[in-house]
Amino acid sequence: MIHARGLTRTFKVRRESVEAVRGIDLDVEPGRLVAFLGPNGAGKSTTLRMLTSFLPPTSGRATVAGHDVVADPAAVRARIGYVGQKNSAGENFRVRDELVTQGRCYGLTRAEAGRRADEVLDLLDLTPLARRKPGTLSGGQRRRLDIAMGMVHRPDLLFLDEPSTGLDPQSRNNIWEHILRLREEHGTTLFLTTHYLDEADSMAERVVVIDHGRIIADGTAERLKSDLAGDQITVSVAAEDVPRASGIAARIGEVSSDETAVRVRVPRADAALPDLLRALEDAGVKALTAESSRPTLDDVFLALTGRSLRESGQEAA
Ligand SMILES: Nc1ncnc2c1ncn2[C@@H]1O[C@H](COP(=O)(O)OP(=O)(O)OP(=O)(O)O)[C@@H](O)[C@H]1O
Repeated sequence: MIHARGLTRTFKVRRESVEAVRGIDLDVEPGRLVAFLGPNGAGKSTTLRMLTSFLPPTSGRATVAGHDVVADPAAVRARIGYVGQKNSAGENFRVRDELVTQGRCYGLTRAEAGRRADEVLDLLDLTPLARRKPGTLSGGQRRRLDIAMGMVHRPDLLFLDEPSTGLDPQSRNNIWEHILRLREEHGTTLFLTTHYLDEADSMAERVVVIDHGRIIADGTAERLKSDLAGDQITVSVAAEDVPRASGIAARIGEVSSDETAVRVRVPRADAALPDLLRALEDAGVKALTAESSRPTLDDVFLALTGRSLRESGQEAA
């Protein structure tokens, strides 16, 4: 559904050039749900704009929904939907009329556009709001309307740029229910960016991480976490035992410590924790408490770049 090779984009700002995207290779199979993650300025929106044919690449090639984004942008746009960060519906018409107008823009007849508008209203639970003006909708309802606008022409592939940003937790969950429903009922391929690492972790079957215009990780969230970050074991010990405990823990993984606790990263804590406790006991070090925790996608980013994705995002925001 998406095939990109060596995709780059450089912007000229006065005499400087900004290399926003520096050579992306990407293949996405039909029906997948892919989350595209990265800190502010990493190149996510620029990549999305190239894949949706709105921005020509500086070099490289991409075929999206079977068509080349440079040679045949009209064919790409006819087969994809794009839900950007800004609202896509206007303020003048009622919700259903906005959808019908959108359908007409995609070349549907008035009757087809009406039928399709009713279908997407139903799909996104907007039917009771069909006669309202977009400006009167809540943030979550408005976002559902944006998604409906991107779906009117029945695209095989939907790009969503931060679909849940700025919504309260309940509306975020609701948006996700609808996104997952699109996929289940229509097999739509979904490629979305998000700042919410927990969403990418629990919802997407594939996570692609971009930093400084390059893809630095690509896989299932589970795979990335176990391969790149690993579980963390934390054992608290008496202050005088910290150096010895650190030495023992260093045999099984990368160690950090403070005055009363030793932390070690291991591929699987359930396998490593009993062995570590036994080794400490054999050395006469008493473990006061011991616990293990699964890594997050932020730990993956930290392991790859030495920076926290959360902090990188906030710094640049
Ligand atoms: N039109 C433009 N002109 C000049 N520089 C640009 C332009 N668009 C993007 N950039 C620069 O390209 C880099 C990548 O920007 P991009 O918007 O793709 O990042 P992003 O990952 O989508 O960030 P965010 O999470 O903040 O939306 C940034 O350094 C940005 O300032």
